[in-house]
Amino acid sequence: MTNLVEIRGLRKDYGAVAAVDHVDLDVVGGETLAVVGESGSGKTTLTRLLLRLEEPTTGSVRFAGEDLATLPAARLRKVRREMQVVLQDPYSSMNPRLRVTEIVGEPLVTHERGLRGRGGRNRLRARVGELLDAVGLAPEVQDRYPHEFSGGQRQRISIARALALEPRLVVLDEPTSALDVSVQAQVLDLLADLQSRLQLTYVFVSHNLAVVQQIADRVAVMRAGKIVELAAKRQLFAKPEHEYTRTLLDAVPDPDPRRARRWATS
Ligand SMILES: Nc1ncnc2c1ncn2[C@@H]1O[C@H](COP(=O)(O)OP(=O)(O)OP(=O)(O)O)[C@@H](O)[C@H]1O
Repeated sequence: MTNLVEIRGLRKDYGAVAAVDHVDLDVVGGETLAVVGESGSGKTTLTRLLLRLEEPTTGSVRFAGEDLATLPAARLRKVRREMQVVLQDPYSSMNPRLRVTEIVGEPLVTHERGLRGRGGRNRLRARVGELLDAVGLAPEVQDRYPHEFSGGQRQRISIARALALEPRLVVLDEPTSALDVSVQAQVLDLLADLQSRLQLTYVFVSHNLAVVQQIADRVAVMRAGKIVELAAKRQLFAKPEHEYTRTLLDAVPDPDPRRARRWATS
């Protein structure tokens, strides 16, 4: 198992606030690393630093062995293709006037000249059709607009778009938090299926420990910008070391002790 991401001494200050504070973290290729913590603990900032959407105040992020801070622009563009993100509310990031072909195909058109213009249209539709099929949507939905879909279907569309450039890493920031529980389970199943088929690495940000329990291999617990605990999922749920982790686990809105035992043993 090799590390796809290596984060060292990472810090991000916003004024007097250290949103991320001396974080060291590895993401192993092929794993799902969950990042949990209460609101404002720095989860999103950490992932934005990882994706190089923000510049760190200090510290480094290496992706596939390369330090993102020192990469020449052309190489950074290439590496960026390998890191994609899926957010909680895909609707807000979809142009309501674009059809699904344009939404899912946009990264392809940006990066591949051959898919532009009239000549590229059929090839683009074929590629988008394959991506939609991979996320469980019929290729025919290409001509529809975002408002014609349910929340779960829209999340599938944004997953298809994230996969368009064949990334190695997908950052999922609360990807199922806006969905009903049954739809949430279907999307989590889809993500697990895609991960094994496409050998994806996931960084999964969530405040929902039931979701983390279902999908994570390892869990990093953040508090006030720091990682206070990092452990294999089973170990973390069975035997949390840090008091803050215990507080988070205690806050799970499910008083049934059998459920707690299931978490510990599954
Ligand atoms: N662009 C910014 N400018 C100023 N402060 C920021 C900015 N982004 C984040 N912060 C601050 O950094 C801290 C961490 O925020 P962050 O959004 O990373 O936390 P989070 O754990 O993702 O929270 P949530 O679960 O609510 O999304 C917070 O105190 C937040 O107010």
